Amino acid sequence: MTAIVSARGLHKHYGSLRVLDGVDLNIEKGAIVGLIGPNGAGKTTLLKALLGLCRFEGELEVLGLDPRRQRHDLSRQICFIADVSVLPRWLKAGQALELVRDIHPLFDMDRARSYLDQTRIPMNKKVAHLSKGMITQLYLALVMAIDAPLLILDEPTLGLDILYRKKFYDHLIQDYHDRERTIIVTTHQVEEIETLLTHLLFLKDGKLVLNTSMASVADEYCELMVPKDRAQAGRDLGPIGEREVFGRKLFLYKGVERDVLGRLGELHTPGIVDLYLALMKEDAA
Ligand SMILES: Nc1ncnc2c1ncn2[C@@H]1O[C@H](COP(=O)(O)OP(=O)(O)OP(=O)(O)O)[C@@H](O)[C@H]1O
Repeated sequence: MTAIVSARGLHKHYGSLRVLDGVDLNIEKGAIVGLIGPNGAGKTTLLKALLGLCRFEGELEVLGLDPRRQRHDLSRQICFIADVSVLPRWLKAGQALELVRDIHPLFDMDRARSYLDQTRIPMNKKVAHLSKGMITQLYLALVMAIDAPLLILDEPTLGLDILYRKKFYDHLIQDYHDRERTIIVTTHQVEEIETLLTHLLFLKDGKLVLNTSMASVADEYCELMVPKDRAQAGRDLGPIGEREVFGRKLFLYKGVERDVLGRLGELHTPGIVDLYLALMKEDAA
């Protein structure tokens, strides 16, 4: 396996605020990694560190390069979608395509057009006269058409309507299968990416409280649904999460044998939201 990202002991402070607090991370080629965490957890800061866009302490290699010293080389191999649209407002949509074609050697015009065909953006309109969602669509089309081995998406679908968000992720996965890519994505709409991911990272107060493959989630974690009158038996097995669903109790366990749990009720593999709720509790981790 080739490491695309290799980080040891990443730290970042803003004054007395500790934003990254000892992050260790390996991301292998071909992974689709979801970076999930509450507001202010440090997700964007971590992505900025990977891109060489902020200073930090610790060891970090991305695509075999040091983002602090080789940011320029790195930027040619990473396609980065930020959560803000940075397109000049005076530019017409069609001109934006030509501009990126002229400045980025890995830009694929046909691919950009195929993204834009899915939208209702008039190519002769200025960015200033497009809707907020259209500006994001245009920006996504431009950036997604850059044929880079590493794709970093920071809240890519913020402000987009449901239909286009679905199209975007369909496109993303198609694109992933068409070319060899590694993808890191942050979003608060985790249900949308749940089925795409191969790896899951939970960041809380600058620390990774979960760093695992989706396959390991299914092996390690298990949900048990029991009638309320069996709740105590469920609690006795040491769940890491407990909540009520339609008058029954849903417990989440880590590392407890499925055979043992299965005697009490129905078993499921937990979804990302349930894992998140259990692991992000104030007293957890
Ligand atoms: N340039 C900066 N100067 C000072 N503090 C900053 C700066 N950038 C980020 N921070 C602080 O660092 C912390 C982490 O911010 P970051 O943007 O990485 O969080 P996030 O996990 O991406 O949050 P969100 O989900 O809200 O986008 C926050 O407390 C934020 O206020």
